[in-house]
Amino acid sequence: MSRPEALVHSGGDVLAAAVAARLITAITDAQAARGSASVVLTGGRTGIGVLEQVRLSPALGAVDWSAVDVFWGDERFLPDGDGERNETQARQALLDHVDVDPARAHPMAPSDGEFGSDADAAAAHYAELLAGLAPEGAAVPRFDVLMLGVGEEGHTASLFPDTPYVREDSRTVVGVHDCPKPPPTRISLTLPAIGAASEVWLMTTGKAKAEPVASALGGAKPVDIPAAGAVGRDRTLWLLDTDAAAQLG
Ligand SMILES: O=C1O[C@H](COP(=O)(O)O)[C@@H](O)[C@H](O)[C@H]1O
Repeated sequence: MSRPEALVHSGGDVLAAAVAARLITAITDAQAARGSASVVLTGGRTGIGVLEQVRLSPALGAVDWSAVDVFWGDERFLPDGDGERNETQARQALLDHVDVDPARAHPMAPSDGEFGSDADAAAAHYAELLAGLAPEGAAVPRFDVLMLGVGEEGHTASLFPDTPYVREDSRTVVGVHDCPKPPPTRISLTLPAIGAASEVWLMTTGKAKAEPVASALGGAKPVDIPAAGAVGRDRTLWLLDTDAAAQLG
């Protein structure tokens, strides 16, 4: 388990471009070492902004996109193609513009897919998929980079404060119900699954995030500020703009 580090950028645009450069480097490093890379995407304004910056980067072509395994940390449980789905936004921002192998992109199920409106069944299926791609003895694949956003109340992925989902300690993926932020039904990796990643990057901007950021980095309990419980095995980076970092000591 790594100790969280905060890196502060001057504004949201600089942050998105800097994280995009960091992501391209992390993927190319993993591909140089092992021939492939494994990345977990997030939704939210900052996360999607980073993917747009990857698409616009002059270094886009440094990545062999056909050798990247793509997963999602959470999903808004909505019909396929809905503009509010994290998958739809990630495809529009980046994935539709590069030659990702469709067999290596692993979106969480939509609410009109094979599990219909049963988010718990869709979550159980995603957990099986992850287990099937995991190294022996592990429950999830070896994620090189797992990116997350942070909500105003401290949620990360779709794990909200004081819920059974943030307390989950055995399942790797859960159906999430009655979320305070719309839509009310979601699918999310749990903290144990997030903690299996090599690097966890929490990315956020704006004054509204200053309080949860300071609480998380100040040692809040994950049950109160779920983002505080998102810790990578080798590295945990909090990638912030000056507004989001404003209450750090
Ligand atoms: O709903 C969600 O929100 C969070 C944070 O989003 P932001 O727009 O405040 O950056 C995001 O991390 C999560 O993936 C998404 O489902």
